Amino acid sequence: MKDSNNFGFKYSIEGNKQTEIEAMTNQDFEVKSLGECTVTSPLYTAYKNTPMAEGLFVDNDDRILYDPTLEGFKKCLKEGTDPITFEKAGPREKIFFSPSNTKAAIVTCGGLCPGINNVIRSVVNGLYYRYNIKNIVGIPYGYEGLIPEFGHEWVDLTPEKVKDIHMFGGSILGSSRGRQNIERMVDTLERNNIKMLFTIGGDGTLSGNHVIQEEIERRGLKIATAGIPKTIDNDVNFIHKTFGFETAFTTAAPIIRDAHNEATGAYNGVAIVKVMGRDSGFIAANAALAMPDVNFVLVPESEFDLYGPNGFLESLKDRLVKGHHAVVVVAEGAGQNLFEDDQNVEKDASGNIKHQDIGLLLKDSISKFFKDQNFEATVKYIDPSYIIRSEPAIAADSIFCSSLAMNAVHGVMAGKTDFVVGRWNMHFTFLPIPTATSSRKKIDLSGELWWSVLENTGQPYSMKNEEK
Ligand SMILES: Nc1ncnc2c1ncn2[C@@H]1O[C@H](COP(=O)(O)OP(=O)(O)O)[C@@H](O)[C@H]1O
Ligand SMILES: O=P(O)(O)OC[C@H]1O[C@](O)(COP(=O)(O)O)[C@@H](O)[C@@H]1O
Ligand SMILES: [Mg+2]
Repeated sequence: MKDSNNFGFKYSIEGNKQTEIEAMTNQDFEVKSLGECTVTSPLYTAYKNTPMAEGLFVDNDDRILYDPTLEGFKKCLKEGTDPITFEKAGPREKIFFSPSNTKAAIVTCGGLCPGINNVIRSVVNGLYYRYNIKNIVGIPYGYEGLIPEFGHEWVDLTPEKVKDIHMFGGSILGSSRGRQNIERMVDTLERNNIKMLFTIGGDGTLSGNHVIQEEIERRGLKIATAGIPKTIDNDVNFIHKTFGFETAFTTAAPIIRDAHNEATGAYNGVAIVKVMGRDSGFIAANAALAMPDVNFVLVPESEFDLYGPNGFLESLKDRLVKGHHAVVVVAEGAGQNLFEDDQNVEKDASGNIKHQDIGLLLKDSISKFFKDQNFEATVKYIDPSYIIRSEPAIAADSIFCSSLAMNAVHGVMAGKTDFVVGRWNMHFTFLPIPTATSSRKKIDLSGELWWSVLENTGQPYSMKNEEK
């Protein structure tokens, strides 16, 4: 362990601040349903005479605790309040949809992410083999595929068609960013007799799913919509991890190892690695913990100054004086306060802020800072960019993708709608989409993850001049 930072961390669960969760009630976690489930699940028929029937099926009122600690339990007892809980995912004995004449659609939106094809494969296989739904279509290029003018031809999805797709990164359906007309998307669903829509995407896709669902409801249609949480950024609230995130930081880790080799190869060598992470620094933090040669992790959640006695450059100089090399991992959304031109904020087609290049700014500022002081230093800048998200899923993510997909299928078959499948306290959950998208999950700077980063790097808690 390097020099430890002298501060404690308060109790916090994942990115969710205590204050945020305290403002919520169990109603915020109630998943909507299309109606009564009257059909016996073919899964139940298959397993009812086996010991599996005992453990496999989940009741609608089975819940998972948000806070599994004794302190949390005692607090509820003392205050006489119900603990916050999430609906447990899994197959139901009775389902809403009967397989005959039921058609499903799958769409993948937003940035690419490892595991999308695994999810498509598992949704198709789950529907086809477990619930006998054989009519499944893939909507190409994200929500664009629901607008006829784009002319994207739908793809029939069968187990045969998807059997090998988990071998590849990307999405066999393609993806897109950009808002589409909601009424027209629902017209398309209605016209094509789609009864269930699986949206594979991040916070934007899920928000899109929710407004589609609102329009479905307005029209009194019985179409179920389920989200499957895709994003390397891991920024979806109340979900321990999104799929693809683990592969992304696993792919970043050896790049950091190589950067360390570069840094140590020169006297006062500095290697900067920039990783994706638009507004949350989970990839940077976890990749640095996986490869603990890192000396500084810079994330969007923790603003820092470049100059001044407590600024990043002075800390970096201290580190070089002591160790003669340094590795800096920076998330793309970090340090945006350091750019002078913050008036012309550029946005992508979906409205996400396109950040300015913090990696280049660091490289130039570090080089100039040391040159001006005649302090010998060599700076190497590495930007793996899209490579960390275009890989196929690692084994752990592949398993995770299949389980998320299968649970989305179970939820939809049971008539649940406007929900996203989550993972919390080792259980799969169903979450209402508006709750999951109410804010983006961020690193809690008073939580254990950030504390581990500080312990491993030895960097100061704050590199802001006025705060130290
Ligand atoms: N509030 C919203 N209403 C309708 N569509 C939305 C909304 N937010 C995002 N979308 C759409 O969802 C899709 C994916 O969103 P985006 O932010 O690009 O990626 P991600 O889902 O990975 O966060 C885009 O087509 C975007 O326009
Ligand atoms: O593909 P683009 O539009 O360049 O997007 C890059 C962004 O996509 C991401 O990889 C993932 O973002 P989403 O999950 O919101 O799609 C971010 O880390 C990055 O900022
Ligand atoms: Mg997003």
